[in-house]
Parts: sequence; C-alpha cells; structure tokens
Amino acid sequence: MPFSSSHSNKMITPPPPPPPPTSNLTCLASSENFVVGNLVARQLFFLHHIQILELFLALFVFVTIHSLRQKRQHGLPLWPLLGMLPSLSLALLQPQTNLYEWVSEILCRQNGTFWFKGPSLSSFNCVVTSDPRNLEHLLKTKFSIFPKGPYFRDTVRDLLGDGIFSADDETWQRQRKTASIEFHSAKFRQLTADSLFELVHARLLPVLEDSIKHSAAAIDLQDILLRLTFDNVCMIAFGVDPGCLQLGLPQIPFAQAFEDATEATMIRFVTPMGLWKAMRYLNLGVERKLKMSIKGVDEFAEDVIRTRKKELASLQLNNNSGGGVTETDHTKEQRSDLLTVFMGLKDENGEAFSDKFLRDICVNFILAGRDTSSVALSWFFWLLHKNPEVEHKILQELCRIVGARSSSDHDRRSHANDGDDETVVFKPEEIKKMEYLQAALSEALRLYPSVPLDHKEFPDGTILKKGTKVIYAIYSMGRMEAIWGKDCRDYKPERWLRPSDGRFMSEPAYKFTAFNGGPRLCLGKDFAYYQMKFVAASIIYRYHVKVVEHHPVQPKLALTMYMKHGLKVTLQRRDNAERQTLINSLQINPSI
Ligand code: HEM
Repeated sequence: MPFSSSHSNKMITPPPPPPPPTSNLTCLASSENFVVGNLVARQLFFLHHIQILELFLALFVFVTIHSLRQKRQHGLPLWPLLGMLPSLSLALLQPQTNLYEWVSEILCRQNGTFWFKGPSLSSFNCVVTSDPRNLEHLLKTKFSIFPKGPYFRDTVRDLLGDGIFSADDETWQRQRKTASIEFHSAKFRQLTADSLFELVHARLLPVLEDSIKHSAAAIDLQDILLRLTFDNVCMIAFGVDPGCLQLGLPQIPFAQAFEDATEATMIRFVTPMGLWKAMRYLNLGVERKLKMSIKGVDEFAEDVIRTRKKELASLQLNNNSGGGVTETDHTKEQRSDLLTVFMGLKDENGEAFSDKFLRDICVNFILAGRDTSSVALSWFFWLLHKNPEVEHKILQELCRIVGARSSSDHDRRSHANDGDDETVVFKPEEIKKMEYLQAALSEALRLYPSVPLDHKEFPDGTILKKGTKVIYAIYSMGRMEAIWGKDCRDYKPERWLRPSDGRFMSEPAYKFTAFNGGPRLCLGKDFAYYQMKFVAASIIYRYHVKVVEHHPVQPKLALTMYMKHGLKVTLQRRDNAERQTLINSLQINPSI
C-alpha cells in the first residue's frame, strides 16, 4: 500500500543550529558534527519531498482506480470535478470513433438508460435512454410535462421564431391542428403527387441520365437527393420551386442561406449560452454568419409572401367584380400550399396572421421536411448496395406491379407492360401496394434514423432536477437486442412483414422512434413514405446504383444523420430484358 511506506513513520526534524566555537579539536569535531547534521537534514528534506510526491501519486492512483471502477456502475468513468467529460472528449477527439455507436455501447451495457454527468457546476448533466418504456412515458403518458422547453426555444428562436418545431402549448397546438387537417386533405395529396411527378420525371431522372451519358463519372447521390427534397418541401410550404435540382446542379442563394442558417444555429447547441449571446451582441464569428444567412432566408420569405398576397387580392377582386376566372387564376385558386392555407385563416383575435408568423410557419416546415427523407434514402441505397438480394426483391415487386397493369387501364403508358423504362410512371395507388419497399425503407430508418438523437427538457423538480435534459437515442434503439432480438444489427426488411401473408406491419412508435411518437409524431410521416417510395421505385426500376469502391461511409455528427462524405455512386441502366424476364417469370409463377 503506498500509504504505509516506511518513510511515513519517520519524524521530520529541522537541521540542528551550528555549535558555538571552542578549541581547535572541539572545533574540528563540531564542524564534523555540522557536516553530518547538514547531510541528515538534507536527506530528511529530500525524503519529505519524496513523501509529498508519493502522497500525490498514491492519491492519483486511488482516484484513477476509483473513477475507473465507477464505469461498472455508471457506464463511464466518473472523475472528481470533471464528471464523465474526459471520456466524451476522448471519443470526440478520435476521428474514427462513431459517436452514435459509442453511445449505443454504453446503453447496451447499462440496460438502456444512463446518466451522463458533466463537470461540477456545469449544466451538462442529462439522462440518455433508449428504453421504449421511457420513450412512451416521455412522448405520450407524460407528454405535457416534457415540453421542448425554453432552452431549445432560446437557441433556435432567431431562425425558427414561433414555428411548430420549437413552439409549445397553445402556439404549437394551433399550428399542429391546422397543418394536420391540411396534410390529410385530398388537395394536399394531389399537390404532393403532382409536385413529385414533376420533380422526379422532369428533373431527377434527366440529371441521373445526364451523369451516364456525359461523364459516366461518380455522382454524389446524397447531394442530388438533398436538392430534390429541398425543392419539394418548398413547393409544399411556400408553393414555389427554388430549382436546386436541375442540370448543372446550380447553387441557389435561398438554399445556401437556409443551409448556412441551420448549421450556424446548430453550433449554438455546443457553445455556452453566454458566449453565443455575447457573440451575437457583438456581431462576431459564426453569429455574424447566422445573422447574414437569416437575412437571406427572410428576404426570400418576404418576397414570396408579398407576391402571394397580391396574387390572392387580385383573384378576390376578379371574383368580386364578376370577371371570368382565367386558367391561370384557376390554378392559383387551387393552391394548397401551407402558406396559402394559413393566409386564409385568422388568429384567436380574429385577425389575419402577421407576415412574421407566416414566415415562421413556412421556415419550420422546410426545416422539418428538407433533409430527413433524402438522408434516409441515401442510407437505404447504401444498404441495398451491401444487400443485393433485397434490391432484387424490390425490383421483383416493381415488376409485379407494372406487369399487373391491365390492358383496359386507360392511364397505362404505351409501353408500360413491356417494362420500357422511359415511360413507366408509378401511380399513387401502385405506390401504396409497394409493401416490400416500405419494409426495406423502414428497416433502413430503423438502423439509420434521420434524426439520430432527440431531446426533452424536464420542467419541474419531482424526480429529476428542473431543467435536466433527457436525450433519447433513436440510433441506439435500433441496435438493442432487448428490442429487436439477436439479429438487431442485420438489415432484414422481412422483420416488417407478417409471416402469414407477407403484408407490411408497422411497429409501435416507442419501439421504432424514427418519426417520434405521441402528440408530436412527425406530421410528414405519410408524405415522407410516399416521397421515398416514389423516388426509390423510379430509380431502382431504371438503374442499378453502385457505390464507388472504398468510398468512406460514415455518419456526420449533426442533428440530421447525413453521410459525412456524401454517397458517391455510379449508375448502370437496367436492361429492358432484365425487367421483362422478371415480369414473365412472375406471370408464370406469381408466388415468387
Ligand atoms: C424520413 C423522413 C422523416 C423523418 C425520419 C422525420 C422525423 C421526424 C421527427 C423525429 C420529428 C420530431 C422532432 C422533434 O420534435 O424534435 C419530426 C417532426 C416533424 N416532422 Fe418529420 N420526419 C420526416 C419527414 C418529414 C417531412 C417530409 C415533413 C414535411 C413535409 C415533416 C414534417 C414534420 C413536422 C411538421 C414535425 C413537427 C411536428 C410537431 O412538433 O408537432 N417530416 N419528424
């Protein structure tokens, strides 16, 4: 034991004072005494230092052993004053560490829940959980006591204002109710089907075809899909198409401003609040960039709102004066984007919504719907590359659907039954029938949820301290044996199909949390599935997507799970004969 070393029992005595001078002999003797005394004193002094050093060493060893032993109980070593911060910093500093996997490993060791303890006096403490029972408690049973909270709202207010994503209580409820009615209306379904048809057939497929014709070089599929969903969600929110996805893949100022504003807002979450507030006040660094990009977003929104108001006013004038409705007026009247819907409504005082509030509503929907489906599709195509048997089954499903188009079908394209890739357009009722594709997409979202972590704030002091954050690790939930069984890490769309009839069966939201759950369940879930299925089916039917060899695939550390290096792929056009053989074999043997 370091504490019981033999030195620890020795008395430490000060060096003796020099003796008074006497005769020569006694002088010699006393000077000898003096030298010896000095030597002893020095030795004792030295030993004294060694003791302190030893003491520190012993203390260090003791604290280290004690802190490391805490790992068994708490999941991570727990250091005095620093808490678990050293382990987190170490994980963050190693570029090859996947932080989501790191959290998953701790959660697996700790049966699904652990406390992250930050440095003393910091507000870095939080509970991390992947336990479905806790999720149900947070998202449904005790929904009202787990709000988004003032910390989240303060951090995102400059960009999101009072929009649905950050609002709580009344403000949230009002937007949720109106948007929910709109999202489930037939008009909205028509808008989404039309806008997707236009985007996929007039823009996405020509861009993909161009990559084959002109360069045959690798393309970044994630970038192309991000452009597609950005254009699509702007059509739904604002009723305008920014045109990010087109030949040449141009930089669009509004899209760039939106991207910069989101990134700069996210940086606030890892910066002490006092610091970013001071930087905002002084208009410095990333806060300066945020201010400029929000200005870009606002200018775009103000322009669209102004134009739409004029458009609606002239339409009203035309109607009141009994003027005939022209074809373009008719199209405008049919608008079912969120901006037009909210412009036609009144607030609780019977007043029209302010331009600022209309801007907030649209910006929030763009944020919610812009990247989630595209990153999910990127992970999905990567998983297909690694699991070609799943790709084959999806192609079989698509061929079965195309093959089943009856000859009496009026909408049928001229060559649809012989699988001509140029002409096949999947119809909404056919998209609905793609149950294996739905299973394959759900399985991709289970393993790579677009929102890998989410959080709630604890508002009162019953069990946890006021303000404590609760983080639910959606990524880790897909990797818990206790939830999905021993094969939880395998990509198996079949786990989503009922063994008796092969139909898709959904899972409870607290087990499969990719779309959140309870009253704040993702509003765009049905639309997102439609969008992902339409895009995936249109690509897979025409092309074999090959990921470039040795392309590094890694998640980026962000609120949305982007692929850090994009997804570099090459496309191979599918042979008509390949599809035709499948269609024929399915007609001969429908049970395949
Ligand atoms: C694969 C695609 C998608 C995934 C995985 C997804 C996931 C989520 C998640 C996890 C939340 C909860 C976020 C939170 O409250 O912290 C959410 C909320 C939301 N999502 Fe989605 N989403 C997707 C696509 C979309 C699309 C395309 C739209 C709209 C066009 C959309 C609209 C919304 C809205 C409005 C909310 C806020 C709901 C509320 O707070 O009441 N989502 N989504």
